[in-house]
Amino acid sequence: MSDDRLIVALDVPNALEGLALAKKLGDAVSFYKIGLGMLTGGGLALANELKQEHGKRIFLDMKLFDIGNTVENAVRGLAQFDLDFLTVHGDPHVVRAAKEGAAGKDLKILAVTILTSLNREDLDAGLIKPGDVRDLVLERAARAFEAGADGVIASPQEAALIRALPQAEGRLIVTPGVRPAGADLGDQKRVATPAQAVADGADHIVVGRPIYRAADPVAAAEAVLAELNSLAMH
Ligand SMILES: O=C(O)c1cc(=O)[nH]c(=O)n1[C@@H]1O[C@H](COP(=O)(O)O)[C@@H](O)[C@H]1O
Repeated sequence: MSDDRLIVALDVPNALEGLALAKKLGDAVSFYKIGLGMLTGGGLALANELKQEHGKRIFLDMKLFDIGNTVENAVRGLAQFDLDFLTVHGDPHVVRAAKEGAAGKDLKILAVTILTSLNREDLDAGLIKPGDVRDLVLERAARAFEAGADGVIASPQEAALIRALPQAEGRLIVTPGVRPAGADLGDQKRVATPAQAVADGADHIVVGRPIYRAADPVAAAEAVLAELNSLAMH
């Protein structure tokens, strides 16, 4: 049985490559993320095909951020596709507008707190207010939940803190920035292992390069799933 706690990021350039990878991963993986890198390469068509013909769940990662009216219209359009998750930035006006746009649809709006590739130095460069990154993530998560977000995106390093928020009751925590022990970090800065992320309260983990760049992506995905399952048995 496939385990939808693992979401594989299909960060390959186009739908053809994405479909080939998904076919190779077969029954091992049941949830895929399609993002900005594939937008011009047939990403929405692939989302449709994976959903309708292969029965996969779909996370469309658009990280929308704009004035409320524009976000609402964009989400209303995207909600016509058969998607499971959609990302927006976690600012309350964006989350509220996205929820309006998704009204009546079975589409979960996930709010990005602070990108997992950023550390305090990067936040200083972006003029983000001082303070510990974890505290800022926690504040953004609380505000996003209060604005109606169905879930948040954060690093696994913040998952336990978010899970303990009263506002997180019944909401999703989805963590990218996941690296099996010893794997190359790439541009990720706030990371943890798959087992740690789930032990700390993540409902889903997003894994890209450690799987799609592996010499054997099927074995890499199975190793992540085995790590999650070994946790369940403890
Ligand atoms: O929204 C996301 O999915 C996301 C948020 C975030 O804070 N960090 C982050 O890495 N992501 C996405 O998660 C995926 C992580 O990919 P890898 O670093 O290759 O495992 C990429 O597709 C990112 O765009």
